[in-house]
Amino acid sequence: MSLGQTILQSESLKKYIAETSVYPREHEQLKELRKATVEKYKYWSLMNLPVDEAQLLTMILKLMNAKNTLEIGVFTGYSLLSTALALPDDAHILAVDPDREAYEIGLPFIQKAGVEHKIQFIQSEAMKVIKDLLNEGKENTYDFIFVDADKENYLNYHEELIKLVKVGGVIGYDNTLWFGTVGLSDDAEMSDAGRSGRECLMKVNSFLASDDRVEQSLVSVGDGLTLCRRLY
Ligand SMILES: C[S@@+](CC[C@H](N)C(=O)[O-])C[C@H]1O[C@@H](n2cnc3c(N)ncnc32)[C@H](O)[C@@H]1O
Repeated sequence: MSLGQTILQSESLKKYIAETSVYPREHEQLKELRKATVEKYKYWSLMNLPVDEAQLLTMILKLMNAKNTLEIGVFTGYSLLSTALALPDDAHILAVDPDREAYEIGLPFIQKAGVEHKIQFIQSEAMKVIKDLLNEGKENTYDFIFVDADKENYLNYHEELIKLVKVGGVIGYDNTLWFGTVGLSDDAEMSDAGRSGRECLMKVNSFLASDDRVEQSLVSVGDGLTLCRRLY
């Protein structure tokens, strides 16, 4: 399996889901943001934009009545714009990414969608912002936290985010099935990047599965999405 392939092995089924369930309801500005991202980033944009996963997150945010969220790893903002469209007008989303240039590719579409006022973008490494939030006394504050950034730090983030998310709130970790490689045998052929990502996500998955502070579900959507609901 190569990086770039998604976990859903049937291209025709992937196309069917997108064309039947996602694209007909996708907001005009999400479509435009998606097109601008593919134009600018070509190959890499394909793996960064799991449209069916964004649709699921939208549904979860609405079911939870989320109002205060944190997003780590923004890129051009497809999941950020989906979140901003799902949340009420007085919601607040703190979005963190060291790459402002990518965020600015998506920003005009966020503005056209009329949801920029819900977003505070901070150009930074996530851990610095997380530590600052904890120092400011923001424990037990966030309804939902979405993590889609440096995979090797997921477990470091988890130890801090578990304090920032409310009891009953949810942390979502993206790419936890890592192109399906987590299910392959140790001697399967794969690139170095594939192998190191696989090892890292396997550690994350084992840890989260046995973390009794959260109830968790590893959902096989997009590239794998692990939802952790804080229990206490
Ligand atoms: C897969 S992309 C995020 C995709 C995005 N959620 C979307 O919907 O298109 C990963 C992002 O994580 C960011 N990133 C990498 N290391 C980071 C860190 N230490 N802190 C915050 N963001 C980081 C990268 O700059 C990149 O934009």
